Amino acid sequence: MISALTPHGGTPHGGTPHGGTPHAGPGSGGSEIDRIMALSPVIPVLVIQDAAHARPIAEALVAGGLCVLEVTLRTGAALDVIREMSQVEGAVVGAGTVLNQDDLEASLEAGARFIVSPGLTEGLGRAAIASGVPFLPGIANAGDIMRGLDLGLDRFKFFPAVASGGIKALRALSAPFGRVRFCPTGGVDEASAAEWLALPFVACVGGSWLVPPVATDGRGPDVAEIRRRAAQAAALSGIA
Ligand SMILES: O=C(O)C(=O)C[C@H](O)[C@H](O)COP(=O)(O)O
Repeated sequence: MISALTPHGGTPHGGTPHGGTPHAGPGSGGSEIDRIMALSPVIPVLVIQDAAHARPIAEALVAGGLCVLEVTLRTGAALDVIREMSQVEGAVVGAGTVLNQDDLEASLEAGARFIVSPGLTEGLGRAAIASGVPFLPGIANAGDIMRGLDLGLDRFKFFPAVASGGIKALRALSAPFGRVRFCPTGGVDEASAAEWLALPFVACVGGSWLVPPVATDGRGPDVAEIRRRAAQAAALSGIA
C-alpha cells in the first residue's frame, strides 16, 4: 500500500516521523496511518458545502504540495466531496468528523482512505480497526490515550489542540507515552504550525486555514489563494 499512498510526483515529507527512537509494539512504527501522516506536514481540514467545489479545491491543494485531505462530514455534500476529490490525481482523501459506525461505513463506501474522529469511543475504535482502514482518533487527555493504546492505537489527533492547553499541554501529555505520535488540530494556523511541527512527538498538524470560505458571488473557490496557502504549508516539511 505504500506506493498507493505516495502522491503522484510528490515527495513524502519524511520517512519515519521524527526519526527518534524506533517504536516497538503493535500498530506502531510502520502502520498505514503513520505513512499517511508522513506524506504532508499539514492535513487540510475541509468543510465543503458544494460538491462542485471539491475538485478545484483538491487540485489546488495537491498542486500546492498537500496531498492528504480530510473531508469533514459536517456538510450534506461531504460524501459526494469525498467521491469527487478521490478522482484527483495524487490526492489521498479521508473522512473527518466520523462520530460512529454509520459514519464510518458511509465514509468507506464513498472511498475514504483514512478516518479521523474528534474523539475516541470503543465502538468506533473497534469498528475502524476491524475494517482495516487507517484511523486517527481524537484525544484530549491521558485517559483517552490509554483507551486508544488498549485498542492497539498509538497515533492520535490532539483535539482541540489550542483550547486543550496548546503546546504546553501536549508536551506534558506526551511524556508518559513515548511511542505515541500526534496530529494537533483545532486552533493550529499558518502562524503556529511550525512551532507544533518542531515537537518530536508531532508527526503532522491539521487545520482549516488552507481553504478560505467560498464567496457566495458564484465565482467559486479562490484556487490561487488555496494553492498559495498549501505551498506555504508544504514548505514546513523541513521542520517536521
Ligand atoms: O470536524 C471535525 O471533525 C473536527 O474534529 C474539528 C476540526 O478538525 C477542527 O475544527 C479544525 O480546527 P480549526 O483548524 O481550528 O478550524
